[in-house]
Amino acid sequence: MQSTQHITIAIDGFSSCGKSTLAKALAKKMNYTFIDSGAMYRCVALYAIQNGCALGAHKINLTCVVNSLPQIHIQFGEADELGNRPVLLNGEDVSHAIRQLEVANIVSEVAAIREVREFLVEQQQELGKNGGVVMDGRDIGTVVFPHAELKLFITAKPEIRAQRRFLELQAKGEINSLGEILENLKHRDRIDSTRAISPLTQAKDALVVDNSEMSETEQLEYVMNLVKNHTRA
Ligand SMILES: Nc1ncnc2c1ncn2[C@@H]1O[C@H](COP(=O)(O)OP(=O)(O)OP(=O)(O)O)[C@@H](O)[C@H]1O
Ligand SMILES: Nc1ccn([C@@H]2O[C@H](COP(=O)(O)O)[C@@H](O)[C@H]2O)c(=O)n1
Repeated sequence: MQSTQHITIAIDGFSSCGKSTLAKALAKKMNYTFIDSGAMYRCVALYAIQNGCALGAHKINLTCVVNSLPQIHIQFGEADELGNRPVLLNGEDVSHAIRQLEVANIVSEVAAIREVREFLVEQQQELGKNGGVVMDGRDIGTVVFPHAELKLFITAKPEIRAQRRFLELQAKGEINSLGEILENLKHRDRIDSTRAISPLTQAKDALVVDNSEMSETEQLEYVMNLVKNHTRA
């Protein structure tokens, strides 16, 4: 059996389909490092909002965002017992702030900017250079780690994804309508899949997992079996 100690696991897929939940649980189980690349794009989007580069839902001042990049410093803190890693933007914990719908409403526009992608992809490659990492996002198996030993492409029905996100935000006391959330998911999927640079696509060698009918525990079990089969010599 090939050692699973230092492989790279790339998880890509649509918005809110459970990529981070899976990546976090997998990393915890395998004692790997979990990196949520989407959180990094969300940090740039949050910084853009805080510094006047956002012009309303789905609208940004591109030059303003690009000029901000040298001022943006993103770090991940140590994982807690659940595997959650605090996200630090210029030293401040923004783990909660980056999940707000206001950020989600411009993040795909921010992520479509070439300079933003170059800025973050370089950092993601550095963070994962030693392997033993589970990174989730949109271009991990295609661009960030095209040689990852295991690539997963996660999907679930849009209505199910929206409902899950709705419940998550509701539990945090954030009141958004289900329709608004569904619209945001569809919008992000469309922008992410059609942008010119590094669009969301399934890597040729990715294994597809539709978790519409799976619980979080079931999806982890299912993927752990894939990991075992995949790494068996
Ligand atoms: N298999 C599942 N069954 C039920 N709920 C799930 C499942 N997987 C994830 N969830 C829940 O769905 C929500 C979205 O999951 P998560 O944040 O992991 O998705 P994501 O793909 O990383 O999202 P995004 O791309 O928007 O960051 C969370 O509330 C999570 O707890
Ligand atoms: N590798 C990635 C990761 C994310 N994005 C963009 O960021 C948005 C937010 O990501 P979440 O995973 O937190 O939902 C996402 O909609 C993409 O626009 C990306 O481009 N590449």
